Amino acid sequence: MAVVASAPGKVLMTGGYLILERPNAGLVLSTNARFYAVVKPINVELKPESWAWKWTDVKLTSPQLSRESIYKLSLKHLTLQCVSASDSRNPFVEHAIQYAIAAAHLASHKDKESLHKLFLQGLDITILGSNDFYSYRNQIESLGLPLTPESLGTLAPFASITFNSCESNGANCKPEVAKTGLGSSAAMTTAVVAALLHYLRVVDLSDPCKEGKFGCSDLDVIHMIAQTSHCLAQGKVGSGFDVSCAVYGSQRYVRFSPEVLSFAKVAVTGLPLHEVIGGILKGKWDHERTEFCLPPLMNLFLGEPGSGGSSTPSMVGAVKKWQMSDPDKARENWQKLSDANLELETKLNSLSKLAKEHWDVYLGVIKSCSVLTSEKWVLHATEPINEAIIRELLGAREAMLRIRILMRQMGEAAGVPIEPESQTQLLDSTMNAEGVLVAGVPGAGGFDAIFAITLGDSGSKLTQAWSSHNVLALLVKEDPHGVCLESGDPRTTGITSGVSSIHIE
Ligand SMILES: Nc1ncnc2c1ncn2[C@@H]1O[C@H](COP(=O)(O)OP(=O)(O)O)[C@@H](O)[C@H]1O
Ligand SMILES: C[C@@](O)(CCOP(=O)(O)OP(=O)(O)O)CC(=O)O
Repeated sequence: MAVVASAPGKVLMTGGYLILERPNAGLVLSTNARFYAVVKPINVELKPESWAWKWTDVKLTSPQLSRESIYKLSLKHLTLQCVSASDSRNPFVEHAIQYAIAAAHLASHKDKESLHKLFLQGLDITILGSNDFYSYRNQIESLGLPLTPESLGTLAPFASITFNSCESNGANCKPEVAKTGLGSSAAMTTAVVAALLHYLRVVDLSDPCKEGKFGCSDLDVIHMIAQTSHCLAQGKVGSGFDVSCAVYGSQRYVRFSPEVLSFAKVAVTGLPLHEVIGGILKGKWDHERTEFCLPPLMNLFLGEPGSGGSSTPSMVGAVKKWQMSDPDKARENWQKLSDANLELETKLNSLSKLAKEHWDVYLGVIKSCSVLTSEKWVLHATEPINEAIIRELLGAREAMLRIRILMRQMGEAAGVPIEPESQTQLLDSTMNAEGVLVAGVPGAGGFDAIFAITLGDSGSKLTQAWSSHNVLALLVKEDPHGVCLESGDPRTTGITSGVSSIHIE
């Protein structure tokens, strides 16, 4: 009877900041870190008098934050009112609930009665994020365990989350909870929207690519509603790469024009939400999404340096201020960054193509290079195809080094730590390790976990090296799957970060 949906966390490899402006593109990888939403009725049996009720209950539980909030849902206006203490509010989930309910109302014109019955039963929503979204460094250290992925693996799934201390919020750009930077809010919003829409029979998550009730695919409906809820909860229009990745998985993304959400802003002036959502669903969503994933035999690794993460909005604010104050320099930096981002993308796509056309040679080259530092890779450029593959590998490294220099310059000019000195040292030593193709700060940069792309089996050596430098390698891997329907509550079905979900696209 319970509906469980999950959505993945992301790593933005290229395109940080630039992706905020069309037509700049970003490469985003989805991961096996997933956020789960469990939706079930509060009361299965309906009392006869319930048909006269004006309000119903919505219960939201977040076990990892030890939070429970109770809301009253007006059955006439379909608005939500929180009756719990204000410190337990979750604006992302509140918007997700309101907009999913409004969409259900809009979709149910022929069968309002069954929807009404589902509402009368009350909505019991539980949200759970994989441990990979949060930093467990303190717990591991206090347990006296080594800083290794194996130690992370011994933690109970969906463990309690550490809050950053109050003094560290704001001034040091630290977020509320100690996060790793995988985009918990986007994955959480998407999972809640998807689970609710499926529970309320607006979409069919068992076949989400099919055209549904609104004349587009159910995945597109989930995307539009999750994106709208996420923007309204954040109070700003970000690029949306994180929500797009949570819905569709790994991709090359170009943002939507922010005007598409102007309808949602009308919500503030009191238009009924189902009319707002009707406008959103008919809007001109012009984002571009192209297939992208890592070339074969390449693996994503994330290393948490232990500084509690960074708050993206304050970093974005500083970069925007710099763009206004020094437009010429900013434009020059962005042009070069855009070229370097494109160069890395081209090299990775070319490696995927070479792998497809010359699999045996590709396999041999990657295996050989995986045990060598990059300056020795040319030793294997003995035949034309080997040489072509190695040229592309080295080209990808050069593009990444250029991206890093330009991102550092942007940070210095804007006065924010996009690639702070401590991360530079870590990234340099990572890129100089055997079998490492590239390494960088994902997304907005700062003190979130760094990423590395490794060749073949070289990852375990890298994680050992990180561990000896006090860097905790996470259990996260690339997993191209977007939002999906789960078979049950992840706490009982035993889903952990090591187990990936059903493939939907
Ligand atoms: N498991 C969870 N349960 C409830 N709320 C959560 C959970 N994980 C994250 N959150 C909330 O989601 C928000 C995360 O948003 P944000 O700081 O923008 O991080 P991110 O970059 O990961 O999206 C925070 O308000 C946080 O309290
Ligand atoms: C600056 C950005 O372009 C990228 C931010 O990417 P992150 O991956 O750093 O985001 P968080 O989830 O907040 O950690 C802003 C945007 O695209 O919205």
